[in-house]
Amino acid sequence: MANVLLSAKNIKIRFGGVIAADGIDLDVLEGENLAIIGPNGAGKTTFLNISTGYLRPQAGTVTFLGHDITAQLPRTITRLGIARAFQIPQLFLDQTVMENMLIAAASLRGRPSGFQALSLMPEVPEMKRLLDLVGVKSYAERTARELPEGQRKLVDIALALALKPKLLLMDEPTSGVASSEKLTIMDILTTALAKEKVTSVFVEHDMDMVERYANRVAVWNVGKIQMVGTPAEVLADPKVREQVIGI
Ligand SMILES: Nc1ncnc2c1ncn2[C@@H]1O[C@H](COP(=O)(O)OP(=O)(O)OP(=O)(O)O)[C@@H](O)[C@H]1O
Repeated sequence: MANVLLSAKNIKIRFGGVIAADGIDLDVLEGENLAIIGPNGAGKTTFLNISTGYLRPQAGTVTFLGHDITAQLPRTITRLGIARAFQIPQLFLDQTVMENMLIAAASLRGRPSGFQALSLMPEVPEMKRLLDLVGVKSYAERTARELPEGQRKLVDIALALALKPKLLLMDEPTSGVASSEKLTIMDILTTALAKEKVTSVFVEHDMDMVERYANRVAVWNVGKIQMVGTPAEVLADPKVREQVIGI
């Protein structure tokens, strides 16, 4: 059986009258691509925020490789091996793609050891390798602002990989990308994750993406997990079809 990488137990959080997590229990298994689906406001992003230390739950615990990360700072959690990619890529738009990568690599080292030109950092070859892995090496010396949307998403993934994660959490990895490009981006992304041995959890509204790229699916509904199963099991479930997918 696969190892449990991240384990959430009885997570609860409410914002005023809104219950965003109401006893969430979920294990993320090493090597899987787990999709999180559910209606707007169900609490999907809240779960990612709690798992990365951006929100502290009012009850429950999250453990990652045996460490209790419930009350840890985001940067501590990143160093333990959880990275995050966002719906809107978090890039320094006026820096080049390579500079963005090197800034991410420098953040992993902790305290900077005095001034050092980014271009002289020992991580340059590794950052080139990661840009090549996601097919954007030719953009290395262009500013992030110049990148088309799809390439920005890929650079955001390379940035997350620069943090050497064991687990990557993603909020709608292909949102805002033309539908003709979605499959290409997801193919590149899942191939890169498999090659780097990175487990992933991704929030997704597009059921085609879920069917193609998830090994397992967790269905969120009003702060609770309604069902966990394979894409085929989940997408065939009448309640899920009616309440989540809307058919
Ligand atoms: N920091 C916050 N302060 C107040 N309310 C919040 C906060 N974060 C989330 N909420 C509320 O909690 C509920 C769950 O939000 P969340 O963003 O987790 O849902 P979601 O399932 O990711 O939705 P979507 O698919 O629309 O992104 C929503 O009603 C949201 O407005």
